Amino acid sequence: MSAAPATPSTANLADFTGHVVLVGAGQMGGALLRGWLFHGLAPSRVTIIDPRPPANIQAVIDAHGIALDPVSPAIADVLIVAVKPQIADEVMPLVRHVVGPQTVVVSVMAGKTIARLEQVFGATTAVVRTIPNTPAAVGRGITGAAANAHVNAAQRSAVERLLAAVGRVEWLAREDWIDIVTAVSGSGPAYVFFLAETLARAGAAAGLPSDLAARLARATVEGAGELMYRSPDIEPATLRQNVTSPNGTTHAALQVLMGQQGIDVAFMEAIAAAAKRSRELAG
Ligand SMILES: NC(=O)C1=CN([C@@H]2O[C@H](COP(=O)(O)OP(=O)(O)OC[C@H]3O[C@@H](n4cnc5c(N)ncnc54)[C@H](OP(=O)(O)O)[C@@H]3O)[C@@H](O)[C@H]2O)C=CC1
Ligand SMILES: O=C(O)[C@@H]1CCC=N1
Repeated sequence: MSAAPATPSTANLADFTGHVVLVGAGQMGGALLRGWLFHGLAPSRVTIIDPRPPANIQAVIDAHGIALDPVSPAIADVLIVAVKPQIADEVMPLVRHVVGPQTVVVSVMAGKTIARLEQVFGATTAVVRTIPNTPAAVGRGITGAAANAHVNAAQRSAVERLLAAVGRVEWLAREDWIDIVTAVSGSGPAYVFFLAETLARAGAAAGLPSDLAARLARATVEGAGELMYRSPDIEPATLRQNVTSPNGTTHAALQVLMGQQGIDVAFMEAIAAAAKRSRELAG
C-alpha cells in the first residue's frame, strides 16, 4: 500500500468533528486511515482497535500518536468495522461498548448484512453497509453504501465524507444490490490484475521474452485505466473503438474476445458467480 493517495479525492476532513473508531486496520482499514489523515482528519479524532496492525499501519499510528486499543474508548460517532467477515461474529460483540445512541456503525465487510449488524449493535442502531475496493489505497476506490432507516442526514454526511477520502461513493437504494456491487467493483480490481497477468502470458506464449511481455501488459493496463480516468465524457466503448481499425489487428482479437467463448460471456458468468457467493456468505 502506498504512503499517500497518488490522485487524491477532493475530501476535506480538517473540520470533521466526530470521534471515529476503526476496528481492523489491515488493507482496507489501513487505506481508510491513510486517506483520512491525508485529507486532514485530526489524529485525535481516531481510535484504532486492532491487536496486531500491519507494520506499515503501526508506523502511521505511531507517527500520528493515534489511540490504539485503549482500555475504555469513548463512544464513537462513527464505528467502522473492517475485520475479515470470518471473525466478525467474534469481534463485533467485543466493540459493542463504543456504540451509543449517536453512533452510526459502518461495515466494509463482504457478506455481513444490515440485519446481522442490527442484531449485534441493536435494532434501532444506525447502520451503513458498504463495499469498497482496494484502489482506495491510492484514493481511487469506489464504495457502494446502503443505509438502514435509522441513519439520519448528519450521519449519512459524516459517513460519506469518511468514505470519500479514499475515492467515490455510490449510495444504493437497495441493500441487495450490494452482492452485485461486490461482484463488480469490490472484487473487480482482481479481474483487471488478472487481465494484466493473462495478457503477459499470451504475449510470452506468442514468442516474446516473458519479462518484456509482462512490462507491455502492465503498462497497457495502467495506461488504458488512466486514459479512461482522464476521459470522463468518453464511453469505454468509444475508447475501444478508437483503438480498432476496420478489419485490423484489434478487430481480429475482439472477434475472439467477443465471440461465443468470449470474455463477455465469461464476465456474465463470473459476476453471477461472485454475486451468488456474496449471497451465500450473507449473515
Ligand atoms: N481486500 C479487498 O479487496 C476488500 C475487502 N473488503 C472487506 O474488508 C474487510 C477487511 O479486509 P482486509 O482489509 O482485506 O483484511 P485484513 O486482514 O488486511 O485486515 C483486517 C485487520 O483486522 C485485524 N484483526 C484481527 N483480529 C482483530 C480483532 N479481534 N479486533 C480488531 N482487529 C482485528 C487483522 O489483524 P491480523 O492480520 O493480525 O489478523 C487485520 O489487521 C473484510 O471484511 C473484507 O470483506 C471489502 C472490499 C474489498
Ligand atoms: O473476495 C472477497 O470476498 C472480498 C470482497 C470483495 C473483495 N474481496
